[in-house]
Amino acid sequence: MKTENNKHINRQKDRLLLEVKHLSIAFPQFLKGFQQTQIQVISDFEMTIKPGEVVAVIGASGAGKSLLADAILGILPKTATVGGKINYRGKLLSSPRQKSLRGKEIALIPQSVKALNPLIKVGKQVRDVIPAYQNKKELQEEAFYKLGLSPEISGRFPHQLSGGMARRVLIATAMLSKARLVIADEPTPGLDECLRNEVISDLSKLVNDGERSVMLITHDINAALKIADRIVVVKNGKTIETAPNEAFRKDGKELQHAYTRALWQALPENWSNVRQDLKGFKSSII
Ligand SMILES: Nc1ncnc2c1ncn2[C@@H]1O[C@H](COP(=O)(O)OP(=O)(O)OP(=O)(O)O)[C@@H](O)[C@H]1O
Ligand code: NI
Repeated sequence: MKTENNKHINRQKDRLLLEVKHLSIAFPQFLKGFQQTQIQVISDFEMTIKPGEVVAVIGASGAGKSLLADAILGILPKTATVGGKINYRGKLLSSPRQKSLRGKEIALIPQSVKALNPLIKVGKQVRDVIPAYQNKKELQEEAFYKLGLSPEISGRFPHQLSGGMARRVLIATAMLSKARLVIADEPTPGLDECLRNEVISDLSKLVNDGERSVMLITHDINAALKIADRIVVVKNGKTIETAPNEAFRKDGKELQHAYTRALWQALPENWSNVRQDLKGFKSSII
């Protein structure tokens, strides 16, 4: 009986929550006069997320990370031409489905904390995502406690919070929502290292029950490696490589793509590894 149950759980884990296949996005670009051309900002982008997984999407500014999030949520500008397909829980994520799942099963933690309503106290904003039949007050207080927000913060307005606190209020909202997929777009801008680590560890709390998956969009490889199971590396709108967390170690030899290795080796803490490696390389050719 037990093995049957385990098999069932394994099957659940193997199923994909999200599957992005050959995604392409282009925008019209106006040339001289009435001439117009398409500029391809994403092409042949691939990624998957399993239930309970944290997958980070890393890439330089302009690589197409936020557009990917917008494509999943169905909030791309009307001018965009989109190709490929996105499946969610095994079925095509069509635009009516995106509309009905957005903010419910699929939630975005936006880059800007301005997403909080400036006129409503934050505790109420968090309680508002909890269904009426549940004990809203208790759940909100519990989430604040888990995220290290002291109880009196719930009575404050957004402008009375620091950036880090406001970010945690947004995370509390995602934690209490019914979302199975939470997309966090650059959740740590402008935070010092200590706060950055806290916010990242808060994000990992979202998946603790194993039912929710997180897609973490960031420039910051170190932040990504703290919590992600897999890392999708994007360059110029293309998936360059999808690597397991464990591949990012020492000199990065296990990484497939030179671009990913260069990103990894560029981190100051890896300079000594790289130098070690170069020494070995030199001695092997001398
Ligand atoms: N509405 C639009 N019309 C035309 N081009 C766009 C539009 N939105 C985004 N782009 C272009 O698409 C590319 C990818 O943008 P995107 O915002 O996804 O990058 P990003 O990886 O999220 O960057 P950042 O890390 O700076 O947030 C950029 O070159 C951008 O100029
Ligand atoms: Ni972005």
